[in-house]
Amino acid sequence: MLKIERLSKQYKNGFFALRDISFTVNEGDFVAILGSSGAGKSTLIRCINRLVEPTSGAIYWREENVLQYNSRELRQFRRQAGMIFQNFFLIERMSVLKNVLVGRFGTLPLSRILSGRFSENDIKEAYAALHTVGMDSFASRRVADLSGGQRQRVAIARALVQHPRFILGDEPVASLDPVTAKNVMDLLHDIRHRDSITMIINLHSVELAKAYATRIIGIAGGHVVFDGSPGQLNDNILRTIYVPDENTTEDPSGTTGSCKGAIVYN
Ligand SMILES: Nc1ncnc2c1ncn2[C@@H]1O[C@H](COP(=O)(O)OP(=O)(O)OP(=O)(O)O)[C@@H](O)[C@H]1O
Repeated sequence: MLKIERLSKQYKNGFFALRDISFTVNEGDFVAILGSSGAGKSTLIRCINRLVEPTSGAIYWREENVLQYNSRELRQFRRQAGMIFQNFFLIERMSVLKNVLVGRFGTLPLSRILSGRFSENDIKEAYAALHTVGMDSFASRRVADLSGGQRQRVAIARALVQHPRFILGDEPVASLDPVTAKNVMDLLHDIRHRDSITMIINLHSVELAKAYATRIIGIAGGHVVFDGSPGQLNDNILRTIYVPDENTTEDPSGTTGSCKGAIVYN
């Protein structure tokens, strides 16, 4: 459904964060992207929906090159690509329900959302998404009053309300405690099964990737160094993915990314 072909990203300072990345995502896959801090995972996820503009290569979605889309076509494509982030990107002072409605009106100005003019159907859809993530009873609460796990559920509902074909996750469980992280991963797993939504998710935890992914893509230094099933992920491959460099401090167990990521996000 999504074919990434020789994708590269060079940032303005000349640094190549991605080099010649190629892989295909099949409908229904749960793809976990693993790699050390700085490997290029976020850049890759954000290149897929062009939040970061790739430098070269192609991204094919249903035979069309996403990189050639005009702004209207790109907006339509983005509606099919729900996005969830480590830091949720919710509007703190607004209610849970309104935050979910932001997903419904992804392309409308914020003033329209703040004015609260929503159709009955939009509100019904938002409640249905909140029900899916187990947050319907929180609809009128302010996001500022929620825990991290609850916020990520709301963010997932905001993605679901746009009826995406796939969800891009940029380390969506990295700031959650292990139990909450597992609950959110369970939720993504259930949504994938129930609604046939393909998942492409950056993860720092090898254990979570092995437990939930149907496919793992390992990135090191902006290159794909592994593309296979969780069962194929042995210690040698993990050493290739989590290749130490002078800027990172490796976890000797090889089960998480480096310490640099935690520092960056704290
Ligand atoms: N705007 C930018 N300009 C220059 N370099 C950048 C920019 N954004 C990211 N980079 C660099 O590109 C590389 C890849 O960054 P990216 O955030 O994609 O890595 P990551 O694998 O997601 O890391 P982490 O796990 O720490 O989030 C890093 O070396 C980073 O410093």
